[in-house]
Amino acid sequence: MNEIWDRASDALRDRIGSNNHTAWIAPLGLTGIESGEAQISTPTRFISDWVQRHYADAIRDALVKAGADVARLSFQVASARPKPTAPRAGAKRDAADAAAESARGADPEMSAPLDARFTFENFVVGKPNELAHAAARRVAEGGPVTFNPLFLYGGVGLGKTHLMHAIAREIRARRPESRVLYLSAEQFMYRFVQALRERTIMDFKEMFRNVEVLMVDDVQFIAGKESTQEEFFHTFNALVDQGKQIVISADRAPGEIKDMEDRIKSRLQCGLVVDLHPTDYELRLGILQSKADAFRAQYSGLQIAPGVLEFLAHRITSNVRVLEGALQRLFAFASLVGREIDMELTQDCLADILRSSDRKLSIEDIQRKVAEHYNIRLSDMVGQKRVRTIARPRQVAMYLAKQMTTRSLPEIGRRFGGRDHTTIMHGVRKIEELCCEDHGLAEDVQLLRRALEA
Ligand SMILES: Nc1ncnc2c1ncn2[C@@H]1O[C@H](COP(=O)(O)OP(=O)(O)OP(=O)(O)O)[C@@H](O)[C@H]1O
Repeated sequence: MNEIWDRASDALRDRIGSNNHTAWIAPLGLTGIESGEAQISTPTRFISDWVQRHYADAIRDALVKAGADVARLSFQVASARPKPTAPRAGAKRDAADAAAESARGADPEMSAPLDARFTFENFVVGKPNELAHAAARRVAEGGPVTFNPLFLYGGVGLGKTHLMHAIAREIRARRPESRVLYLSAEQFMYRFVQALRERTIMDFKEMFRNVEVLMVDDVQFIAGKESTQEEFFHTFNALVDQGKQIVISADRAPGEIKDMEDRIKSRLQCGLVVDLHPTDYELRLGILQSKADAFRAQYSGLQIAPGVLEFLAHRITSNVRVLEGALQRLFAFASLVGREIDMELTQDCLADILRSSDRKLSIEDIQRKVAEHYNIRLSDMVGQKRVRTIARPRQVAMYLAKQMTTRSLPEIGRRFGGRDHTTIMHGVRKIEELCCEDHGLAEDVQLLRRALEA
C-alpha cells in the first residue's frame, strides 16, 4: 500500500507542483483498496473537503498509473495523522513536516497547512523586501498590536506567501497556545459557502471570531464576490474590535483591487501597507546563493562554476519562482549527466527560460546600461541628486523605460526611487523635446536603444 501511495504521490507532485503537494497531498495516506475504492485518510475535514474538490481526479489517475485498480475514492478523517512512510528525499521530509504542522495548527479543522520551507531563516532580505520582512517579523514577535491589519502586497512570486507562512510558523513556535488561522481567501470563501449550504453559519462565525491571529492570503480573490466580502468585512471588524492581529496579502495595493467594496478597501488600508518590490540584482544573487547551498546539500556536493549564479541573477529577472525553478532544473540535469554546473551546461539546460527572459527588458537593465554609458553610479538612477550630469542620464533612462518596456508610469516611478508618475512623465517629455534640438543626445539615445535591443 505504501509503495503504491509513494508512487502516486510522486506523480502528483509533478502534476500539481511541490507547493500544492506539500500542502494537500503530503498529509494524506492510503489505508486500503477494496472493490475498486481507494480509502484515503486525511488529518482534518477541511483538508478532506479541499482535496476532494480540487484533486480527486488527479489522485485517482495517479493511483491507477501507480498500478492500483481504483475507480472511486473515499475519504476518512483520521484522528491522528497517517503514519508517514520513511522519508526519502528533502521534499518528502518537508512534506512530513508540513503534515505535522497542519496537525499542530491552532485549529486544524480550519487552518491551511504551512510549507516547511517558508521560514524567516530561509527568506533572503534585500532592499526590495526589507520593509515587508521587518513588518512581518514584528507581527510574528507578538506583543501589543501596533498596526492592524498588516497588508503585504507585491507581484507574482515575490515572497508574499513565504512571509505569511513564516509569520504563522513563528507565532505558533513562540506561543503554541495561540490560535493562528492561516488560509487563502479562496479557502475562506469555500468555508463560508459550505457553512451556508450546511446551515452551520453560526459555527463558522464563532470559529473565525475566536482566533487570535487571522491571516488571509491572496485577498484579491474575493473581489466581485459580494456575500463573501460582506462576511469577510464583519469578521475583520469583529477581530479588530477585539484587538486581534490580522495579516492580509494581495497581488496589489488595497486601493487598486477592482470590484472590492470601498469600505473594505479603506479598512484594509488603515493598518500598515507594505509592498514587496521587484527583486534587484543583489537580492536575486543572494537568493540564488542561499538556494544553491540547499540544493548542494540535497545533491551531495554538486559544484557550480564561478560566474554561473551571477549570470542567472543578471539574466532571469522575472520572479523568484522562475529563478528557483531554473536552479532546481540545473541541479537535476547536472546530477543526471554527472557534470559540473558550468556556463555551457547552464546555457543548454536553460535555453528556453533564458530566451523568454531575454525578451523582457527590465527597468534595472536600462538603468544599468545608461549609468554605464554616462559613467555615473547605478544608485544615482534612484537617488535624489539634481545636478545635470546625473539628472539628464536619469531622464534618458526614464524615457527608455517608457519606450522599451510595458511598465506604467507609476511603476516606472517606483523603480526610480519611488518618484511620482508626473516626474517620470516630465522626464520622458524633456528627452523627447531635447532629442529634436540636441543631436548629440539623440545619438546617445539611439545608441543606448540599440545596445539594449541587442
Ligand atoms: N526573499 C526570498 N528569499 C527566499 N526565497 C524567496 C524569496 N522570495 C520568494 N522566494 C521563494 O519564491 C517562491 C515564490 O514565493 P511565494 O510563493 O511566496 O510568492 P507569492 O508572492 O506568494 O506569489 P503568488 O502571487 O504567485 O502567490 C517560493 O518558493 C519562495 O520561497
